[in-house]
Amino acid sequence: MHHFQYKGHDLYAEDVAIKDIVAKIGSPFYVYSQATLERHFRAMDEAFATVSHTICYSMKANSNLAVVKNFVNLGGGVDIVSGGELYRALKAGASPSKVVYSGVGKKDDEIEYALNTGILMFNVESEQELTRISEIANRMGRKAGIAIRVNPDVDPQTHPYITTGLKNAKFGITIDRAIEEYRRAKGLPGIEILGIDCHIGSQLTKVSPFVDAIKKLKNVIGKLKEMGISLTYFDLGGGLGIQYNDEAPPLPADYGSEIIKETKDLGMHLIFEPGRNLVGNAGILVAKTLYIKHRDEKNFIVIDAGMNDLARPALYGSFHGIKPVVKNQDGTITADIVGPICESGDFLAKDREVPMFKQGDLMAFMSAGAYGFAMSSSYNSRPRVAEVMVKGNKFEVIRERETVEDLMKGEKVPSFL
Ligand SMILES: Cc1ncc(COP(=O)(O)O)c(C=O)c1O
Ligand SMILES: N[C@@H](CCCC[NH3+])C(=O)O
Repeated sequence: MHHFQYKGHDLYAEDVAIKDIVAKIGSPFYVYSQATLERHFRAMDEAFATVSHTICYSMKANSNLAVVKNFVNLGGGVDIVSGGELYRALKAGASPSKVVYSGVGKKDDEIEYALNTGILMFNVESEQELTRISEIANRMGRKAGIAIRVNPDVDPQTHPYITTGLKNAKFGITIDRAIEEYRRAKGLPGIEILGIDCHIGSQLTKVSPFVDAIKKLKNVIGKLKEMGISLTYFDLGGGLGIQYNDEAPPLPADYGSEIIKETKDLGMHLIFEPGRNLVGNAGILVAKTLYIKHRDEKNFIVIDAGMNDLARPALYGSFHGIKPVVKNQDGTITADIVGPICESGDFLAKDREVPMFKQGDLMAFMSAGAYGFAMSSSYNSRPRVAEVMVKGNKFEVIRERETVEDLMKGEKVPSFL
């Protein structure tokens, strides 16, 4: 059951017509379906129902409090990458005992904050970070639970910018160094070894790279056992892809059964850090047609949302389906869908055949719930757009549209000017 669908000519999110949201708050905005968020979380959770596990939502994909809270209510933990995300996670009611902290550049104050909060574990990404966490925890009289993020040198077969588990990527500790670092961790004050972690990339459309990574990590786990280091948690990161266009990623249930098959002999508690899979297809971006420009060889549809609102097409050349909010167009047009930003890279679609949008027509960019609002900026002094959540026939603004005053907060002209 799809929660963004047409009823007659009108596009709906659950039982709310998108045009009714526009009538109330204008455009552009992101809108998320609560039912879809819940269904996606449950699908992932149920895929691992037969084994001990925690789904730690990777909140970088969409850190809106309401979205995080929704997963927390369903029993989810959270994968964070900054002190800011930890703050938001706690505000959303996340239990610190279900928080894992990844990221290559954890700062001292962030480490202290996480230790004070009592998070489950740090996914340690470098030799120096391990030392730093030990020093800080020791000074604070705390124990830091850690997993080493092992970079298994596996090709996830996805976009190069979102490939993280190849040995030339900045992420994690290379697999040939991992054993040595565990040995060192064992002797460090303030450190409690809890697990092992990897995250090989994002938008994976096959299970085989995950299985390859598991096999490599199992080898490390076996060697650690021989050294008397036994681990409780196996964190496999996130990365399971979604359908944007014609991809056919595995269903969570199939991903789950393959992973359970590979890991069940370990008897470890599994942790997953899905981001995109939970939120990507639960959100759309709604925008309005401002102008249509016809050239000899090219058409442009200028809309009121730009690369600052949805950066993925400009950054990765990624595809988002486009649908009219009200189907009343005759025929189609092939055009670039562009925003108001002063950059040629400001496009949301290139040479795309779309309905013959007219001035004032509304359009929806599908599959925009992950890395959409979260990566938006205020470039060109464009306040960030509103976010809305729908549940059944109700909708609420879950983040107000920014104002220019919001953007200028803390900015000032110095006394010498
Ligand atoms: C460490 C870590 N965990 C989880 C994720 C979530 O990835 P995805 O949104 O592909 O599930 C990412 C981003 O790729 C990540 O870097
Ligand atoms: N921002 C990327 C995903 C990055 C994954 C973060 N580790 C995207 O929009 O596809």
